[in-house]
Amino acid sequence: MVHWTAEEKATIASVWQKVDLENDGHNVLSRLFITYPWTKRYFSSFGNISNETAIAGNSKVHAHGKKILGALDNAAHHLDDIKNLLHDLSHTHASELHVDPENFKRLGEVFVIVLASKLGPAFTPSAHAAVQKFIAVVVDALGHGYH
Ligand code: HEM
Repeated sequence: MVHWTAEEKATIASVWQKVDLENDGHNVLSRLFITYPWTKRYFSSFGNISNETAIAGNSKVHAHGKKILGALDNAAHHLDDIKNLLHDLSHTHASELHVDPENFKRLGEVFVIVLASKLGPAFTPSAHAAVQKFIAVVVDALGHGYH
């Protein structure tokens, strides 16, 4: 089981207060699509996501970005229970959506970059370290349904 220090918990809580599920979620999913274009293939039901302008104006990208951050929000509020919390979601991504789990790491990386560009100097090395650990735990939990 993952151990969280009191400092890490406090750091994640304070960073998380600054997260905007809708805007940041949209930024994360847009950047995922633009930086790693092959990730778009899973979202054929979203209509036009062929370029940056189309992605920016696509309401399904907005709604889904918020949904993803909603799951991260839940995880951030239950740090000691992330594996259980993401159990079903992991199975959905593995067995129904057939998402290559490497893409979870990419989404995590993009999330860290969105936070860093939003928070600037407030995204201190210790904030970065705590968020990176959080993402690693989430990625690991989402990978459980694959084996
Ligand atoms: C931190 C990583 C991720 C989280 C927390 C997450 C979360 C979610 C959530 C909450 C849903 C909705 C499930 C439902 O309605 O039951 C979902 C659906 C989905 N996810 Fe993920 N996801 C992540 C990464 C990814 C990645 C990297 C991909 C593909 C590159 C992906 C592809 C999909 C697809 C295709 C759906 C269904 C979309 C639809 O048609 O509505 N997910 N995800």
